Amino acid sequence: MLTILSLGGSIISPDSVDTEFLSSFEKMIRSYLATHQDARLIIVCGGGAPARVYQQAYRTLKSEKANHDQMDWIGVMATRLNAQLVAAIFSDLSHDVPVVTDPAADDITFTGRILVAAGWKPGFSSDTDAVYLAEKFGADKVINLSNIHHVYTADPKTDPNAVPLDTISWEDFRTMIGSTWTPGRNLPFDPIASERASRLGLKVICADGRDTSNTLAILEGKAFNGTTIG
Ligand SMILES: Nc1ncnc2c1ncn2[C@@H]1O[C@H](COP(=O)(O)OP(=O)(O)OP(=O)(O)O)[C@@H](O)[C@H]1O
Ligand SMILES: O=c1ccn([C@@H]2O[C@H](COP(=O)(O)O)[C@@H](O)[C@H]2O)c(=O)[nH]1
Repeated sequence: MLTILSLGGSIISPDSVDTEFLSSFEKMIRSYLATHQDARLIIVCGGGAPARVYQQAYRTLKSEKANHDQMDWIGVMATRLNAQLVAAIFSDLSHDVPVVTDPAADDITFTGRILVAAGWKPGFSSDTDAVYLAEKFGADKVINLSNIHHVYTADPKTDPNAVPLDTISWEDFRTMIGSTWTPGRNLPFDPIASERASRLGLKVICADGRDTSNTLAILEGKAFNGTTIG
């Protein structure tokens, strides 16, 4: 059984690399794979603090001349840095296969139990790369691990009246987040990924990845704390 995990940069590197989280994530993943011999995982890494810090530096230096594509490429490189760290942690389980940087490529080698992927090209976030990989490998869902335990009716960081949701349709989710991509935007799942996932009939489970026992429950098909989109 193959599962796609979209591992948010906000939990890999909220300000600097969260080694305590990565250690507990590694233990949980190793234990899951040891007890489920048929299980395989694709882990798609986000950019987190390095993406935001370097994108902000570019914006400060260029102000209104800042270009979206350049901003996205900076973010892509941050996702690749985080992914290289995650790939190094799991190198024995991935058979040292290089980090995937083109999820649409026809020659992706996946011989181990884990494949690690990173950002591809401008125009979307690593959520979209996760959707491409789900499509390529025939997965029916993406587990999207971030720093929020639910999708809310609005951004809970800016709207005190936002209410957490257990489920939401693609139609309602896409109405809420809009359809425009902005580099570095903080969203539970990006608009381009959402359009593609909705078209494919994929389900996306959004949960707080820092709660590794909750992630294990999702992987094992048990009751969990989070939001199912679609
Ligand atoms: N309707 C919403 N429900 C929940 N969170 C929302 C909503 N709208 C915006 N957000 C924001 O989205 C954030 C999660 O997205 P963010 O991009 O920070 O996470 P990530 O994908 O883990 O990190 P990265 O983008 O660095 O990989 C939340 O912390 C929250 O502030
Ligand atoms: O395929 C991709 C992936 C990422 N980006 C850019 O990087 C940042 C950080 O990625 P997250 O997945 O949001 O952590 C993102 O905001 C984009 O600017 C990209 O262009 N293409």
